[in-house]
Amino acid sequence: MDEEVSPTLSLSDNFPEPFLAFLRSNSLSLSEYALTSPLPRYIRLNPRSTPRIDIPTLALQLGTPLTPVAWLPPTSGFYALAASTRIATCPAYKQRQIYGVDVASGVAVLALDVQPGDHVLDLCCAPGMKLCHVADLQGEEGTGSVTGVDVNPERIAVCRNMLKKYRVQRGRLFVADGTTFDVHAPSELDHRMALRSTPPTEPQSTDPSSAGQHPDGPLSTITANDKCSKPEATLSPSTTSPTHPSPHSEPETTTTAPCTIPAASPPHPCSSSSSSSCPSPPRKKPKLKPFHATRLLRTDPQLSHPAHLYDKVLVDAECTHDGSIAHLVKYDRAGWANLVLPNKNNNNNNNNNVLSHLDPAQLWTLQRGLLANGFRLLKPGGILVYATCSFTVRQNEAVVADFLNANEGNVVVEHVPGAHAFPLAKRVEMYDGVQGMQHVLRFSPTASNTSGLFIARFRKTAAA
Ligand SMILES: C[S@@+](CC[C@H](N)C(=O)[O-])C[C@H]1O[C@@H](n2cnc3c(N)ncnc32)[C@H](O)[C@@H]1O
Repeated sequence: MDEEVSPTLSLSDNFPEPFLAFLRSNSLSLSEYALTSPLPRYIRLNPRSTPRIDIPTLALQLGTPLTPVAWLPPTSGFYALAASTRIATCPAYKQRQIYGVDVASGVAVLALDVQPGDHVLDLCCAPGMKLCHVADLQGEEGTGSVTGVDVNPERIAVCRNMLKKYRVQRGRLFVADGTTFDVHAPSELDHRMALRSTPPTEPQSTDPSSAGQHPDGPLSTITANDKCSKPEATLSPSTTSPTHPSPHSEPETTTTAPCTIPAASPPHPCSSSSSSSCPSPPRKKPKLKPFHATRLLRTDPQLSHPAHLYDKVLVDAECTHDGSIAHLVKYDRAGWANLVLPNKNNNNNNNNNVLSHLDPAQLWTLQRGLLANGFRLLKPGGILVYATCSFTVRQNEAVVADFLNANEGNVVVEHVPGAHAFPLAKRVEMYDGVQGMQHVLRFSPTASNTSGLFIARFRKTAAA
């Protein structure tokens, strides 16, 4: 059975006391959740699917009229559906002609202004809805790439299936900590070479007995926080199911197939010319085995070359998910027993709760770390988008203010094109010493008829 959610009007009636206390302590009002009509569901058409489905046929399949999202360009492919629509059982969904995804999530990707040749990094990528959107914007013919990073191997396995389902070709996935991830974009040189080369011929095994194995060896994670250690830990999730949905995305339901495709094994970090403090280990040829990548991404010799930074970076940060209606509805349905409050003593890293498993200070450090590292890996002139599905100022404007302060002179917050037409929530003027800021976007159920999402778009103005 699929796990689709349709928001109800009485959602906030059932909030348990710990969640209410969380809202109070962040000066968040219950009125944020006071819907006067059920939130619509949203789909996005897959522009890379062949054949493309026409709207009347899709409406028939879904059993509901499709309303284009009027405040986005028609080319965005977003449509609103009745709240009760079931998407995952629709043939067009099964045949990858559509995605089920909240439209506010789409805005976070559109804010990156992805071009066909861009190399795009997504530092918190799982389950991969936004990665797919980036790939769709790059198109089939582009020379760009998508690189996805997530610390959670189970969620990366879900992401893998998502990329596989939607046939994202120029993509890499890494199980790594986004705060220290250090693999650069693929090089232009290899792109030119790859355009002349034949497609990879190695078979992708479907034999469950080889699950988790790659023809070149076992799957590996990156030990990004120890620059001098070798890649460690074998990752071989042979069967995975999502522990919870992306707060911004349609829950993925087709993830129980054996996982036979490798995650990435990075080059040894010490092989990078920038790593002068490491003792010299035997020099090894960098070996990268990303999932679902063409040869150019597997064999690129310049993975850590300082010149190969990313054109665009998305930091869709881990957060308390308090603005994610999909999360809240799920907990409302399944019971709130698993809600875990931010708590210093709770080291639960299964990312399986509404509020974060991290205490607020850890979360603050994580979000700032992700933003700082994303910015480090961004080209001068490039765009970075920071997003959370929290309503709290602490995880949004405060993180942004701290980041701007630390990078003064090297970064500006930019207007998101088209934002004047967006149905946004009111800007925060001042909270707990943090001043509201221009250009950042706050989507909320009551103002936008979407799930809650904070979005800030930055441009790197100098080589920071
Ligand atoms: C909001 S979700 C990302 C949703 C995703 N961008 C999408 O659109 O499908 C946040 C993700 O951050 C991941 N995460 C948490 N801590 C991280 C870290 N230190 N480095 C990388 N990813 C992390 C979580 O596992 C989770 O999958």
